[in-house]
Amino acid sequence: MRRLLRNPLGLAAAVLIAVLVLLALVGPPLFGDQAAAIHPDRINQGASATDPLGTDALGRDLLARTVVATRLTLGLAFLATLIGTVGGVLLGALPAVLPRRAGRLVVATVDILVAFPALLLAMFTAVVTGLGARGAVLGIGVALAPAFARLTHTLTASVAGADYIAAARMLGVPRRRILTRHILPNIAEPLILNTAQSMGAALLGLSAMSFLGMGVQAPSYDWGRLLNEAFGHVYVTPAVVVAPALAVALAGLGFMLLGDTFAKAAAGSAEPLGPTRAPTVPPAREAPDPDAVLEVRDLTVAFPGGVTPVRQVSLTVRAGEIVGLVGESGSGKSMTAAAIGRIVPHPGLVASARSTLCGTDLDALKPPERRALLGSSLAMVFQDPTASLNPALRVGGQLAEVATQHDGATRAEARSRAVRRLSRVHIRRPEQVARQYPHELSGGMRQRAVIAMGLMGTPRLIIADEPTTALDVTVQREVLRVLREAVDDTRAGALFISHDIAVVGELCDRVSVMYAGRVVEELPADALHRARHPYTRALIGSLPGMDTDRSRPLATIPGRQPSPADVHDGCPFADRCASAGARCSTRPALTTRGTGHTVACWEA
Ligand SMILES: Nc1ncnc2c1ncn2[C@@H]1O[C@H](COP(=O)(O)OP(=O)(O)OP(=O)(O)O)[C@@H](O)[C@H]1O
Repeated sequence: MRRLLRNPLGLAAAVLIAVLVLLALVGPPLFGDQAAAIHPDRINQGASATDPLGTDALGRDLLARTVVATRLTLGLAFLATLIGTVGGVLLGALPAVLPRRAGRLVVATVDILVAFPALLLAMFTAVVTGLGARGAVLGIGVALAPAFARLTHTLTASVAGADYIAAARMLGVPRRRILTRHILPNIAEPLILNTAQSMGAALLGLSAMSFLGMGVQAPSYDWGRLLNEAFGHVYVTPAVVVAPALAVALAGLGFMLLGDTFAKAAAGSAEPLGPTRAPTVPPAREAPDPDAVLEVRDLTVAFPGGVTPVRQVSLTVRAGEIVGLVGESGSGKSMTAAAIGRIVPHPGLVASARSTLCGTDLDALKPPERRALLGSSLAMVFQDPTASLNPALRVGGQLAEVATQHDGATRAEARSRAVRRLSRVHIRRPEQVARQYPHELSGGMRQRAVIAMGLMGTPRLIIADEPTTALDVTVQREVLRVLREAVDDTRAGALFISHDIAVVGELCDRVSVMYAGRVVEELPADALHRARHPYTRALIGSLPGMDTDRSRPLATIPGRQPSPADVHDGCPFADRCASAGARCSTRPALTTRGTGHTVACWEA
């Protein structure tokens, strides 16, 4: 609602609709008599002091009649919209509860009805059900229903694959209950948004029907009927069509704009809990690291409602080096990666004291220049390779596209480079794999293909966000080897994100440990056994070793990490820490404890 009021067009539409509803309520009692009064001496007159917008064939005041007609016009449009919405939603939801064949028949029928011109469908229904207001309302309702049915069916199909629906199916929940309990509540918002626009369409359709003589019949009158009666005199007294025409146009526009504003407000993601204030971070004072591929200082990400998932994170990745970012789920690792790649979801805001990629200050660049630099210098590898590859395109074609888009390579050059890159990530028979679709590859091959895609350009930084979490241990090793080789060959830097401190210790050169949005310890990977922060030690302690007693449960860290909205002033780990003391009620800063080793802990 706040978004609606902030948008001038949305505000104008809301005011317009409110005025119309008010006129519909007060118009008939206030102006009913004036609208019905016949004046044989003022027939078909233009604007005058007594009748500002002229009179009709019986000398009745057209302005008063237009105001009085508001109630019937809006009422009929509301009824038609209700019929269209309820009928359409029921029709669109039917395939979800019917047996497969019957469902397909319903979908095909809806498709045919959508292709049929709506006004013709309305007229056809109106003629069959009888001319008059009832027939017109039914006609317009029937004409609106197919579009609603199609929308409902599409939305239903889009949520039908969700895990919670699959779980409900496996539990044997009946289809009808899945529809009413799990599907309809999740698709209600777009359906409601569409209703506002449909109200505008219904109003225009009904006015058209009445104008053509197929809708409201005398002595009743809506705006369309008034237009119909006035139209015979339009060449003699043009003013007589102004009031009803203006009313139809303004109301139609009002509903359309309102629907549009609602849709835009919803598309701009969820309603924010409050304004996001850009985090304030003073610029870094120390000199930039000349060897750094990536250097971020005090990187902070904030969302509305005081949610700050990344707090003053500083990281340096040098050429040919893999830096591991490790921490429990929700510690802010992925959000840090998103902030570096400037892909934090709306309405999150990013600020930093310094963010340089290959020595270029990312914040000093204009958005198109920044996108160009990130596009050419940064490669991102995510956990789910299926989401990174387009299932409809062959693997080779997708890889080649990177070279044609970024380097202007010819198609032939790009294709042969794609095959070379696939072979470089140890994919056997790369020519054949290049011709295959992503679903024809195994999980490990797909992930290697994504790394190969990252290597199609000349990335200076590779960010790999849990790239092996979904893979089994042997495939995981292959992918990690490929990543290490890619870094060694290209001398790019890499940020490797994982919750598995053992993998990080094996693969990386340096490790940054994150907790509740902050880096709490940074150290060389081969010094992990000398980790000093109780959280890092607890992460290492929870790893199973060869001598772990398998008959006993593995060690876990008691308690839970605080949510990004309620991190207090003290050490965020204090509530879970066995060594916490009085000093831990104030937050410790990162302090140096050895070469390349910093720790944020009073007791370490
Ligand atoms: N769009 C968002 N709006 C607000 N908060 C968000 C949003 N996305 C993520 N968060 C919050 O940011 C925090 C950090 O999330 P992030 O995905 O970075 O954690 P993570 O350490 O990568 O965890 P995981 O290993 O599970 O991916 C989470 O607690 C989450 O609540």
